[in-house]
Amino acid sequence: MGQTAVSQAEQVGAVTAPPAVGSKKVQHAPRTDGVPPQQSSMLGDIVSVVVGRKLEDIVELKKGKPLGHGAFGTVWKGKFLEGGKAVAVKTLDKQKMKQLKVPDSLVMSEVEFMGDCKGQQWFVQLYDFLDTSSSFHLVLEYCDGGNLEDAARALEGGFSELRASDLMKQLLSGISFLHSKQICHRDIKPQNAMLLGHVQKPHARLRLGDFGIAVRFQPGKLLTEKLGTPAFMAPEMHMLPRSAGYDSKVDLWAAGTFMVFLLALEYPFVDNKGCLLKNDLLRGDLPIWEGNAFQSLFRNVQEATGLCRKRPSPVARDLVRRLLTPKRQVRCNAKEALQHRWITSPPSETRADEAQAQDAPLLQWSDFEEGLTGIQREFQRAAEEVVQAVENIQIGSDLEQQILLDPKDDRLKNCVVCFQESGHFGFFCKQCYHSVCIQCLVKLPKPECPHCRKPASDVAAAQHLAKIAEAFDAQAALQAGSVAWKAALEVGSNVAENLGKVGADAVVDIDLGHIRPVTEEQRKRSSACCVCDTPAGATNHVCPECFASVCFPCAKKLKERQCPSCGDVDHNAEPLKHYLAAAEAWDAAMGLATRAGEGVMSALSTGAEALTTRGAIATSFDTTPTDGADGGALTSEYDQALRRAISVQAQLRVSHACELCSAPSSAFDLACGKCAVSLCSSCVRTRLGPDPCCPGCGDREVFNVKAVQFQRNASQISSSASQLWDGLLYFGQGLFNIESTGTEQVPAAPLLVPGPRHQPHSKDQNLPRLVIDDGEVTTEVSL
Ligand SMILES: Nc1ncnc2c1ncn2[C@@H]1O[C@H](COP(=O)(O)OP(=O)(O)OP(=O)(O)O)[C@@H](O)[C@H]1O
Repeated sequence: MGQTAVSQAEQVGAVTAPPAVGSKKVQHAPRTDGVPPQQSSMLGDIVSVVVGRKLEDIVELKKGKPLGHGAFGTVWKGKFLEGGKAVAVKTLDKQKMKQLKVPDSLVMSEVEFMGDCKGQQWFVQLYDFLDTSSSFHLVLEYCDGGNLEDAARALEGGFSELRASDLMKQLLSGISFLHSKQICHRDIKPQNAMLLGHVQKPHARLRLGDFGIAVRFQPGKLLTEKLGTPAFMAPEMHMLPRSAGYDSKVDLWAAGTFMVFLLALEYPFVDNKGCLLKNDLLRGDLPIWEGNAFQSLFRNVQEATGLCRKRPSPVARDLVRRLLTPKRQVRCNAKEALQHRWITSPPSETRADEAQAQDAPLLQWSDFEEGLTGIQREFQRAAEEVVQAVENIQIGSDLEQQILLDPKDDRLKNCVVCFQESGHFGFFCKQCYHSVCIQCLVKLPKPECPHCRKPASDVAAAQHLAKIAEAFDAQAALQAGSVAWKAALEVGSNVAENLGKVGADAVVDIDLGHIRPVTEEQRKRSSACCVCDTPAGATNHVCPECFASVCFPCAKKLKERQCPSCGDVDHNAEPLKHYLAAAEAWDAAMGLATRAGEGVMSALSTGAEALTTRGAIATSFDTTPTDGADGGALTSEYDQALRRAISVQAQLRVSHACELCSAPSSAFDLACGKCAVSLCSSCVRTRLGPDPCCPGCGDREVFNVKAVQFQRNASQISSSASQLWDGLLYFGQGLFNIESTGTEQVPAAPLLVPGPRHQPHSKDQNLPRLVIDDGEVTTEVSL
């Protein structure tokens, strides 16, 4: 790897994404002068891998010090046995790749992209590719100037603008070519720019390499995988999954960072110790668009990098500004950048305009202000949309990330902490795709992925729910689940039917149905809680033996899981267990939603009124319209029915991934009780026709119209809550108690302060506190 190496975890995160392009044939790079003739059979446009070839039959490697090391292997200098042309051989260790869970297909796609760039002067050329039992070998054009970062740092005094402009022109030409082929490189940085010739010589050629995370894109369609090297990532990439996505303009942002490096030999978002200014840049995963943070970031950067002293020309500043435009729609594209005056008529070596640039730092806050305000506005709009959506309980349908991973992928199957089976109800990191089982999840010291250390608000949320889930045995729940499941479905379908009417003052009418009192005596017994005598809600627990009813508050106080009236344990223990779990899960979900809603409400200055009236999902339930007569009871019935239904569903042990799209399973998947196939909410919405049945066994017990309807609503509710939670993170600045220590923002007591209306549940005391951590995730950058 090059010098500016992100932490191993981050690297792995960056390169372990699923290949963007599927199973295309492997294309090989062009044939160039000096390549031995017998290799020609392997250098066609599309070739099949020739089995049995050995590297030593083709290339003689130079012993001694390798040219460099990458994450999975080593780069050696060598020469073709025939023709003697110098080559660089990048050998990737299959064992190491396996350990780091990097699929072979990633190498294949890298080879394919290099094939697309054959004969193009802007790219490192691939001469040959060998796939042996232990390694992949990429026989590459040897770039005698090494990588640009190393070469630049070895220079005294850096580059003149003329030189920097020439190098940028070459880079931008390469990017322009890639984009014309609909390839987004996603890892543009000086380490991946190789040099032919000494960097200071005018004839030195820049060759872009390392297509490890390149992707083919469709114009107009946004990408949503968060990949790359953090210091070079564009805002819209950092913002994921909250941004709509990104396009090939991310390469232009990276080019802007690249240009700053050429002019100042520093990266704009890396401090003088080589650390990514994560607390500024990535605070809450969403850094830049917050005015103060960005302003101070620029001040720090300028101090750290001495940019003020560099005095770049105004025209250079102008191009940097156009490349580092936060709003991707406004950011210039590669062709436009190539037309920029700094590229077409670069300042002369004498820097005639130096004087003119006095006191003009390369990066100025005012340059960014407008773009950032735009982004802020976008967020504002998004937040308002969330609120609207919550009101209609219609949110979430398009917000789920589709992560296409093999369901058998170890990262999904096994907990990254204890290596045991992850189970269904754990945490799944969207950055590195590792999972954490419940047991380990609750023990995590920080709300961040234990593998790639990506801070994630949903770790905190997941921990909370995991604590509840931990309290009961999922396997036992599954076994005993069919009765409960049927009941839940019935409740769910009733709820679903009524959910749509809630906004229109409809009465929520829930009939549990599974235990029906038949005689007058039974009806009487079940009509009120046998402990407190409160009139029974529809979701009171009813003893199957004596039909005595018990409400949730009283059930919670029971010392043993038995009917408080007849003392029966056999028929009550299991249903009571589910009943209590359901209620707790509901409380937890509501607690989270309430907090999130209050976060949004307290923090958003504009739209506050709308938020106050609509508020969190919890609030919307609190204010569920009733028919006046038995309003309170109906609201409580409604709550309790949902509690029960959601909890039962959350306990189901489903397969690890959606049967149809392989997205990792979530608690809101529909799972078939017979064949254990599960469908994610997105596929339930879009792929089950009007007559749904299980895609695995065709059964209709779970997959039926009512269940699908319920599932939709449930997942929408869940999404709403999580959206609001996210809203809290981004807009609830005032809720974070953050102490400033120089460039480091360390949260002293990083907790969410409950709003005035929030009555914390007793369990809230044990909630993991939300830590906006300085996150070594991406900070271990050694220069
Ligand atoms: N074609 C080449 N000619 C000369 N040196 C090279 C060539 N390719 C790579 N190197 C040297 O080897 C180092 C490692 O290259 P490699 O592409 O494996 O690294 P990386 O990009 O840091 O790692 P990774 O591919 O794992 O992200 C480079 O930084 C460079 O110095």
